[in-house]
Amino acid sequence: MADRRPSMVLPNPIFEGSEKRVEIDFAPSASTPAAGLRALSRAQLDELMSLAACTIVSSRTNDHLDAYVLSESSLFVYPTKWVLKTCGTTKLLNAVPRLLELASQGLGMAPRRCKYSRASFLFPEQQPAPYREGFDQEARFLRTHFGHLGNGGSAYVLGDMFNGLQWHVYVADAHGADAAYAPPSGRPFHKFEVCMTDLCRVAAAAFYRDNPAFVSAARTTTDTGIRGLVPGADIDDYVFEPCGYSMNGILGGGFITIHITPEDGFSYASVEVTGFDADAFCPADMLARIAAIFRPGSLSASLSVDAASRCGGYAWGSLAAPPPGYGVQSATAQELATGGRVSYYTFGPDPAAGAPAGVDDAASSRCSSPGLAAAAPRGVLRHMPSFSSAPSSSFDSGSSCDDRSIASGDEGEGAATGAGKAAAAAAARAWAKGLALSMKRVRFEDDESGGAASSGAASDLGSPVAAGAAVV
Ligand SMILES: C[S@@+](CC[C@H](N)C(=O)[O-])C[C@H]1O[C@@H](n2cnc3c(N)ncnc32)[C@H](O)[C@@H]1O
Repeated sequence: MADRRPSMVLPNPIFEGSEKRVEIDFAPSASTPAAGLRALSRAQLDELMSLAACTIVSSRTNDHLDAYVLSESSLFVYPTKWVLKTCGTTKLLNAVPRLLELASQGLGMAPRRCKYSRASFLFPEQQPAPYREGFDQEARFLRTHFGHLGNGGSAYVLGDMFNGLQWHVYVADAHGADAAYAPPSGRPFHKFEVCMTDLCRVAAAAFYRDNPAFVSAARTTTDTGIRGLVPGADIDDYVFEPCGYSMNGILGGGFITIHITPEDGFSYASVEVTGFDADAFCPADMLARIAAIFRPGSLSASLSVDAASRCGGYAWGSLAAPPPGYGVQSATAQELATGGRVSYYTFGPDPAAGAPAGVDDAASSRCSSPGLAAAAPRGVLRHMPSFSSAPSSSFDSGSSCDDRSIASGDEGEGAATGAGKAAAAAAARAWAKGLALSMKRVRFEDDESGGAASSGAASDLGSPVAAGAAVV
């Protein structure tokens, strides 16, 4: 008789934070309802999300778009634009054929442009096909659905192969690089996307529900400085159990979306600010404010604009400066065959910004993690394919911020050598306790400074980041 006892193999706790993102623009026809894609029913959206292997958690709506927080990232639906961003082991592309079918049969809409992008996966071997097999397979899949647009689609990989993440882009456009063509909105669509790995532990602790300082998702959004990134946005935020954070903020036709995987060993956060005018904010300032919130070991930024040559969007597509405490590892600009442009930057701790740990005054003035500049190999993504125990009992001593000393080496080794569940649980408790103490310490320091740190980012879009405006 078959053994029906539960498997003794522990579920793999790794969570892939790095998102896949598809943006599809549709051309309406005479039969298209005024709401366009927004006329899709909730049942149809649920069907599409289940094809992509995720679910809708909550939603917000305004005159311009509908924004959905998903179990794995976000969905944005405009009348003629669909933006789906999913992480983990989701199957985002599986939803594409059905979406095209629903748009065509139910709404009389045909795709006119598709842009697919993603950073490198942190754990590619965990991905289902076709993602596991490499970007060319994803691009081939997209060509089967959008190959009839323009030149059939172009695929690019930006960044340095050995340092930091790469940025993968596939784009196909019915109008190609036609200089006479203007987007239906009459203005280019700007996107600013930041991906961060190796988050500072103290910063990441804010996104745990069992953190004693946790009150509500709304408080987390405010206290971390996230709310201040796009002041006035209508925010839909969610803190997962036991950890993880997702938010959408919508303002006019633009949105901000943030997704955080705080687990040590594979921590990751992404921030996207999209659909705003080029002069709504300064990308370099925004990046500095984002870096001050998460204090990551490495980060990358992608700026993209469609129809740039026609709409004068080029100026926006570059960063004036790296975020304080970081140096540029790679900078790549790609003119798209479809007339737009993508610029991609990767950053690592800047050795010039600080000396070895302990004498790192420059870095500590920008980040409450004095060890930042003494991080493990500059900008090298710390890929941990063998991570296989409870996240809280495992850690990498090559930390990017000195708060990591709160988890002692002994605890980590005990779990790693199979000292048993009890040891792992004890390690987890000690870790959590350490986090709590550390949180208290940092909060106390904030109080002494008049709370300036926690409100440092709550200023207008485009305002510069004050040095030392680290937010906890
Ligand atoms: C909130 S989502 C954010 C995804 C985003 N792309 C990112 O990387 O950070 C992932 C985080 O939520 C946690 N989480 C908790 N419950 C979850 C659920 N039901 N589905 C997906 N993630 C969940 C994961 O462990 C992870 O820390």
